[in-house]
Amino acid sequence: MGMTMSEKILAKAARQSEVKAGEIVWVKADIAMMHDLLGPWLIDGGFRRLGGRLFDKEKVVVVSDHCTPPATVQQADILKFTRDWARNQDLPYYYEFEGPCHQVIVEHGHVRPGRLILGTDSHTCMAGGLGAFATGIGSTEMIGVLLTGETWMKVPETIKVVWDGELPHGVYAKDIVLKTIKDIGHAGATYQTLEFSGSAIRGLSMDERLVLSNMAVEAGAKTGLIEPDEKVIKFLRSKGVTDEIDDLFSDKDAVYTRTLHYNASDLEPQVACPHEIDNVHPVNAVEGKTVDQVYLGSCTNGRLSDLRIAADILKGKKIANHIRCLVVPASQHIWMEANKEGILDILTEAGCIVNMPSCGACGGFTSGVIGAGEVVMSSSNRNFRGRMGSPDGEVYLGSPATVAATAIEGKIADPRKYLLQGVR
Ligand SMILES: CC(C)[C@H](C(=O)O)[C@@H](O)C(=O)O
Ligand code: SF4
Repeated sequence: MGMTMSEKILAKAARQSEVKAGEIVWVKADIAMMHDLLGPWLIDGGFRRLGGRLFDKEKVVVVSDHCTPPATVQQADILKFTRDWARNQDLPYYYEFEGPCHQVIVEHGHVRPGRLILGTDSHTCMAGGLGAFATGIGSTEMIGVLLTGETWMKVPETIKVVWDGELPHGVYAKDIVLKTIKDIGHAGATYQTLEFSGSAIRGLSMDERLVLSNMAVEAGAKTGLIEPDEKVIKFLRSKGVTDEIDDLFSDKDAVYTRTLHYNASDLEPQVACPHEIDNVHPVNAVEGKTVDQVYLGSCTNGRLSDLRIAADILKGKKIANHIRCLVVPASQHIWMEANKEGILDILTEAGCIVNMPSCGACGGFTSGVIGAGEVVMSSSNRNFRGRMGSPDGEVYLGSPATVAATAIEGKIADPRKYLLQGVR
């Protein structure tokens, strides 16, 4: 019987010729990734008690992103601990103030098709957009991975999500993933892999594919995979990756638990409403809802193409009087590219504030959290109570285009009316 992509990657990681969904295997990690919040400062005690020797420091990547720039003394202490730990361990790969870890490890070439990537963050699954089996693990489990390079894993079943056809004007990967999660439900894919395929998915840029894999965990999935193709190879070559790249695809007779089929040309802009990720409606159902803040950023939708779309919409316009519009590029590299293209000028002239790349207010960590009674429209990935600050605030989620259109009106708005024909 054939194997799915995730079975193939886990078979390789388990050094077996084949594995089947449901089987428990011991797997070897290609990359162990930690961030400041759930990394060294939490695990150091246990790690040292058990010997304190890394299995392979070339395979350990640490990124400080959640506490950057520190807004409290406690965050500064966590950051210092993390930085000192990386230095004491003589780690070749430690990044800080560069942006959210998921974007940083993609940009630095740590993510490659066929790799097994384990990280102490639920959105580690984002790396699946390049064809890596990538998943979040707990900090305690990470102690074992750091010491031995291994962990056990139950091979997940796979749900196939097929999007064929062409996305209409003003509709994006974010709309695809919100609609998919609405149908699957916030726990509908628990411990399963979501495998995205179809002509609409193949048509997406690298930036947009990462939106889908990033949000797989919002349906409860272990990871979100997309078959790597020539776009992935081109992207990796541009990042200086010269080694052979695994050719990975699910076999024709691979077994799926279910297959969902969609026609992308029927899709409209979608909005996830408070306080659940699967409380998703077409934008027209919530159009006109007054907001206090808009947030364009995060590892989900703070990439260059996202900032470009927002700049296309906001060029020569002003954001509404009563709101704040925070722009948080998903990495320092993106910040610099956006600057070169004049995107940051367009956005600041429209009245937006450009913050430094970090997790920022996405998870309610640093600058830009919301107060009681405040409403935010965000391009990030979670909207549960208290996600971006006060438990009495409200978080709506949409595409960067929906966020930019909302910034102009100060009310949730349909982006299609602001986009020139031809600008997707
Ligand atoms: C704080 C961290 C553990 C968390 C995660 O695991 O995803 C955060 O990045 C988030 O997006 O909620
Ligand atoms: S989802 Fe938000 S908080 Fe979590 S890693 Fe991404 S940017 Fe950071």
